[in-house]
Amino acid sequence: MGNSISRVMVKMFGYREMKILMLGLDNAGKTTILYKLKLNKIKTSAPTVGFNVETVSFRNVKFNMWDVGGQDRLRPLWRHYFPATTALIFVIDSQDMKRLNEAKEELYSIIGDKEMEEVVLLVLANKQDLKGSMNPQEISDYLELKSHLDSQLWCVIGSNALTGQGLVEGLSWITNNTKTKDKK
Ligand SMILES: Nc1nc2c(ncn2[C@@H]2O[C@H](COP(=O)(O)OP(=O)(O)OP(=O)(O)O)[C@@H](O)[C@H]2O)c(=O)[nH]1
Ligand SMILES: [Mg+2]
Repeated sequence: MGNSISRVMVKMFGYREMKILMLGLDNAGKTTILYKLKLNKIKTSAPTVGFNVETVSFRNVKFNMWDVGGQDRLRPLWRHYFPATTALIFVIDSQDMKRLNEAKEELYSIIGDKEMEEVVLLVLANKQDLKGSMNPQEISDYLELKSHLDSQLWCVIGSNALTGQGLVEGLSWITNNTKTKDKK
């Protein structure tokens, strides 16, 4: 029943639904992003142990957004969230240069997984408001996505989860680049 309604809505209104998986090192800003998008509020939260999932509607798309804790000891669990993902949002703390290489290794480990080979990849270079943070171009160069990803669609966008800057732009990019991968 629900399924057929959603099929009719896709036909009539171009309404779509997709799973977005948000990963990244601890303290990158994933949970802050999730609740800024969902509630337009800064929800103070402790580091995530486990996950948060929320539905965010944007234009004609219903995003089922999964935010999974990024602490070292939790990362082996990430792969359990891979199935049925349409888009991966990988969040980076742009000021945390010391851990940028660690973030890069984690990112390549995720996208190297068979289950994730067809996802579109949005990297959010978060915390752009912080002094000395690397800009999206610098993050992009550091990650070397241009030379490593030939078939996968990817994009790096700067964000500030506290103001919401870059978040809608990110969702728009995902919406515009996943037309053929919709759940029908
Ligand atoms: N200045 C600034 N602070 C941010 C931004 N985004 C998040 N923060 C802060 O960074 C800290 C960590 O944010 P969280 O959203 O809890 O990070 P997380 O990625 O969910 O971390 P884990 O749950 O441990 O994986 C919090 O104090 C946030 O307020 C940002 O864009 N700018
Ligand atoms: Mg969190």
